Amino acid sequence: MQLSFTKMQGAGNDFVVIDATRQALTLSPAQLRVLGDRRFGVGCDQILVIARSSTPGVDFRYRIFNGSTGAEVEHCGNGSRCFVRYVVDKGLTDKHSVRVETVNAVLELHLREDGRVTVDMGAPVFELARVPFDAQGLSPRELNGFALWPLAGADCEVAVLSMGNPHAVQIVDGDVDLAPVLQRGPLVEAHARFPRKVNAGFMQILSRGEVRLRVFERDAGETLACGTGACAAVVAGIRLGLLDESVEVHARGGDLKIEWAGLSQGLQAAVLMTGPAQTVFEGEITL
Ligand SMILES: N[C@@H](CCC[C@H](N)C(=O)O)C(=O)O
Repeated sequence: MQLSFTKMQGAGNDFVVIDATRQALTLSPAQLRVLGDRRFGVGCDQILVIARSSTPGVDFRYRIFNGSTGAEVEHCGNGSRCFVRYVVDKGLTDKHSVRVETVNAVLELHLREDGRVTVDMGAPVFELARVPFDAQGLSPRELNGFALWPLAGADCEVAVLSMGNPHAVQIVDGDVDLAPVLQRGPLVEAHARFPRKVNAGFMQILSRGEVRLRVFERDAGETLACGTGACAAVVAGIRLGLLDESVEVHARGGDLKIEWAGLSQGLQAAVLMTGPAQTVFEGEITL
């Protein structure tokens, strides 16, 4: 099969984007892994497959696959910004505010005048069973009423929440560049207490409105940025009483602004994420 694709990136988190709006397209996990492979294929952190939605009031639906495994995932913050940039640039819509359904949510996205994209990422999920996280027998340390869970074997304590996909966030003392992300990340990612594995975030707090963040993503390794990871880290920091409601997040590949009014407006408040989305190149591949 000959397949056209677009390579995109958002804060250095990179994507192969496939247009399935004109005809139904099913890619096998093996084909997805070739698209994701940086040596034998195109190379990317995630693959986005875009189609029209049949749900009233929703413009598109898109599916997200981790490039290294071909496994489908629930949510991708940086990918959602690239998605809206793609549908506007390709003339698939003339709207700059678009609604898209993912496997478990409907998101609203807005392409701004300055070229950045703001995404309503929905409300964070704190119920441990829905993350999912098995806390049986653990005693958390509480800070400002929010739990930090000890993870035996990974030698750290983490805040646990879902942004549609699972996240475990730890706060590091000192320079996050020196944090043991590549050693501890895989231990957290595959920890038995996370039955669907987890994205492992490492956050250095610079002030109440500014953090540095590295994320060892589930099935992707450390990426240059993780949008849902940024949302999860900031929400955790706000609930722990360490951050204000608007936070600049510096990832290795770029900056994201995360806003959450969860303490003033209730925990069901939506998280807003603003950041860049760019096309890198177009191509064709034989699968
Ligand atoms: N890079 C993404 C997250 C992609 C999915 C993640 N690896 C998972 O398995 O949940 C983002 O920007 O949010």
